Amino acid sequence: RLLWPRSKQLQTLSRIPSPPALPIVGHLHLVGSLPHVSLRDLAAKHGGTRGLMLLRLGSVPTVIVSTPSAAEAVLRTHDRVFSSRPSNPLAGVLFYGLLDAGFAPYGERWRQAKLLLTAHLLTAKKVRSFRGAREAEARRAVAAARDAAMDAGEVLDVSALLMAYANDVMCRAVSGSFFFEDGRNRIIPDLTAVVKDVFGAFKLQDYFPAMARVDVLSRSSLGKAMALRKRWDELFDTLIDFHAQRPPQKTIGDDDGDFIDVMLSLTDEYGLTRDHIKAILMNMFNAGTDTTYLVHEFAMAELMRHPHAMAKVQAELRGKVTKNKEEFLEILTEDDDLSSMAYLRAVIKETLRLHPPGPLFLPHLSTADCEVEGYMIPAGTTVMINAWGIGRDPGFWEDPEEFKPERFLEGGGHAAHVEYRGQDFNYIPFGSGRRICPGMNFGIASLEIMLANLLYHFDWEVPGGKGIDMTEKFGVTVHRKEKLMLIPKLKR
Ligand code: HEM
Repeated sequence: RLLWPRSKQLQTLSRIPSPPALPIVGHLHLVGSLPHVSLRDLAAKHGGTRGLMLLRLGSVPTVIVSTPSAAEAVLRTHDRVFSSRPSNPLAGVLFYGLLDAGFAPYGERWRQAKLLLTAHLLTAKKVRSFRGAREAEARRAVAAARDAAMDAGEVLDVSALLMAYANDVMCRAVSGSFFFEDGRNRIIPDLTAVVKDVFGAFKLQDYFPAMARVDVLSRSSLGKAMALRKRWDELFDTLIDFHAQRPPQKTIGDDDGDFIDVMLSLTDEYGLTRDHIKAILMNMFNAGTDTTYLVHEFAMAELMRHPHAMAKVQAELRGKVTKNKEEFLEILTEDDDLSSMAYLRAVIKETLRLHPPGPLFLPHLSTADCEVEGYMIPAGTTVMINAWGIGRDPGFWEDPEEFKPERFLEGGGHAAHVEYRGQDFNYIPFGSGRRICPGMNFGIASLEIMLANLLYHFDWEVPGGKGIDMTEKFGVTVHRKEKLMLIPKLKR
């Protein structure tokens, strides 16, 4: 303990259970390449019974939250205190001085950005209005899979198909068909990949902030972030100029128009500058595409590994869709009442339980001293919530490591009615409280229609009858390491 700096903050925190630490790095060496897994295991061994564990990551003391009741204390009881974000200089560069909703510290600026998202851009009504965008992109994906299926035995890069779908739905929502001219949509995956690379997982400079200010590593990251921001900037300027300069459209209400139209129509009401609009667009692309794609890919991978579940979901879809969809390219639409497909919904919920794309959320920061589960957490403490670990807690979930969508069905036991909307702290893939994901409806709507179509129209095989490798890679989000390559067969 003598090796710990003797700040008041650390003295207070040091009552929280903690594994043995090394000089300088503290516990950083224990985090490993899959932090959500190692933090769960460390908490089980060293975290005591109240769901809080203290780690010293470099010079940054970090409280890890690992149980539903501790998560509820942080995200509901003391939500306001824990709703800020630690400062992140790279986010400052990329998100236009933190004018966005994701990285902005708690305060009026964040509140306005979040309100813009929840009250205008991502309302249930607005999400429904993008139905045409989802259907157009699902149709394109089904056509691509059909082409592969016609070419008997052709292996399809399902990862690329699903990534392009999530990306293109977002492009349509942001800027309608203009985004597709000159292939602008195709540069987005590259740009989002570089953003992920810039943030990476547990980057050293986040844990040695004092060193990072003078450090070459940090300077090169900042340089990279600035160059990247320039590329985003050029794209956003083209899109915004197009919207601002085209002849006046019919009055844009919240139901009409793409995201840029809506934001331009709200500039006076919200005092939005061009940078505000760009920062929100950064949120859309960087929080909204990869997440949706990953859940989709994990769902397909899990279904391939569980033929029984695959058979059930296909039987539900093929049995319930009464209209004649045999004619190819006639996709299932939202008229086919996908939300009544209980097993399809259970597959999505089970995938989100086992594979929440943001297993540790973004870090939270406390803004006042606050007692949680009997421990005092001082203002300015970084807090991480292990939603992945909570979703696999054997104290609540039966066979927690198993993929069993049935658990979410009527009669499926005590989890049957558990929902992901932030009210049940055993299951928080979208977070909860003030920082909850505003894109939940958008993400789920995109997932449902595309997954339904891929499962309705095709049977799927793994090339060479091999198994599916579920090895993960941690970045800002958690990916499968291998691409998902499958052979589509036309439905018999
Ligand atoms: C299945 C898909 C998705 C999942 C599982 C997911 C999950 C999450 C999680 C766990 C958080 C962090 C909560 C926290 O830090 O406490 C978050 C934040 C956020 N998400 Fe999502 N998300 C998804 C899709 C989307 C989509 C489609 C959008 C945009 C259209 C979006 C926009 C955001 C934004 C802007 C934030 C930051 C909110 C804030 O800090 O106040 N997400 N999401």
